[in-house]
Amino acid sequence: MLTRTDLRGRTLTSSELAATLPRAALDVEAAQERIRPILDDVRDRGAAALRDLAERFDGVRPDHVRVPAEAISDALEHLDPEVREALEASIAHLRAGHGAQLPRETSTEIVPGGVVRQRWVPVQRVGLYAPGGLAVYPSSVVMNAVAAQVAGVEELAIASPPQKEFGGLPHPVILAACALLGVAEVYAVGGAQAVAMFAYGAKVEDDVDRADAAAAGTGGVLCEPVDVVTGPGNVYVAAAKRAVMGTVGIDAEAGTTEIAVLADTTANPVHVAVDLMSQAEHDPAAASVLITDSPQLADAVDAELAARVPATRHSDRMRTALTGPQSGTVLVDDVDHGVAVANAYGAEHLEIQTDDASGVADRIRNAGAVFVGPYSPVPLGDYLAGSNHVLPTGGTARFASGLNVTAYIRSVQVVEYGETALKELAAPLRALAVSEDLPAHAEAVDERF
Ligand SMILES: NC(=O)c1ccc[n+]([C@@H]2O[C@H](COP(=O)([O-])OP(=O)(O)OC[C@H]3O[C@@H](n4cnc5c(N)ncnc54)[C@H](O)[C@@H]3O)[C@@H](O)[C@H]2O)c1
Ligand SMILES: N[C@H](CO)Cc1c[nH]c[nH+]1
Ligand SMILES: [Zn+2]
Repeated sequence: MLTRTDLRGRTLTSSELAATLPRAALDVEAAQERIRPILDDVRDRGAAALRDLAERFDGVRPDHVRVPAEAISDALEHLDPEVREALEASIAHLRAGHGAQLPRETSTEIVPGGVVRQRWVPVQRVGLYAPGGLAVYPSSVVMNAVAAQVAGVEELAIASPPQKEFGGLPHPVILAACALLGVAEVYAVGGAQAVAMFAYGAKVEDDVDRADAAAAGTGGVLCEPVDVVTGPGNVYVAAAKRAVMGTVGIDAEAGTTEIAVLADTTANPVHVAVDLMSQAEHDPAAASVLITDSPQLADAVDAELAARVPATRHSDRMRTALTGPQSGTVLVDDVDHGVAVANAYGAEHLEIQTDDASGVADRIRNAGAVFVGPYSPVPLGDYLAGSNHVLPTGGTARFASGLNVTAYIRSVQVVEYGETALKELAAPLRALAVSEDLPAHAEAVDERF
């Protein structure tokens, strides 16, 4: 089922490797062209554009773009207790994992009487996206909101697509997750338009919006712009985040899901197959890549896929994902070669199913998250491991991180020198200022003495 790329006996540079490895047909750059008119429309027409776009892409025109408080509390009241318990466990695990990420403030005496502190300051307001197209993602509400709350952000707004089945509101489990996390500002807005709403803000359209804004105390504005937009989504969401970066901060481009599995003969082909399938379930454009030095394992995985895919709930979507140009098996000479290929690919999720999996994992440089050994499958990280599932895709793991508290905080350096400390540095400062032909810089110091 998986197309094979045979790299055995071939020595390629990282960029040659990257060009040879499986990749999606529609990338974030190409999707940007499609979403630009959406961003402009939301900026110009606010809630009126949001309703038109919902009708076009989600098949429903929401009455309430901002979700009323009663809908959120009702959703929690009707939440299945087992799902509630699982969400609470996920929240607790994530709070533990993210609490450990907070950087400490530092204070350094650079010269006697001259101190530089580095403070970490959360942004004021964030917009968090939880997908809701082919599947709905309450788990992404949790991933975003816990990281932002642990970082100390005061204002959290969440957007998720309106669901036709639920009268144009986001899915009730999304709303229940918001309630569990104490997030009251929730919008029935999906895709690129949600990112635009967060980046530019959105004005009200009608009396329903005016009443919702009045209830929320935001006057004529439906949604105020945020400082940072985070969260996962399909290629259009990722493209919109790339487009607004600079107007607001973003986390990584957490687009269409990818899994790579680096496996040798010690791997269980059933584990490999079911893990590849788990992520192919997300999207017909999802990528599942097996990197192995064992043609026998590749054959066994193919046999498992052939038997299992037709029997699974989302078999059409999964088959499209597994047979698309973004998925495949890459045959390598040995595990060392596999590590080089995995680093060139830079998967969102990389599983290591080899002998000495921990040692191999330590040699991975480029991956959104690494899952080590037979009992750390990606779905564990999707829901309950305590790690964040909002992760960089499309090879951006080369430079971007998975969502963590630092997406919502900035360092501010605070400079506090006394008179003697400044006087001591006046001469070298003058020398540097004059060397740059900026003498007023030196005069600003000299004038004090
Ligand atoms: N990388 C990560 O961290 C991560 C985590 C979870 C999920 N994901 C990915 O999130 C995605 C969820 O996708 P989804 O579609 O189910 O939900 P989604 O909420 O991301 O996207 C749905 C929205 O896409 C927009 N859209 C659909 N077709 C469009 C088009 N032709 N042009 C412009 N906009 C269009 C619509 O506005 C719709 O509301 C999947 O690809 C999944 O793999 C990634
Ligand atoms: N695998 C996804 C990240 O790409 C996250 C997720 C949420 N729900 C299930 N899976
Ligand atoms: Zn998943």
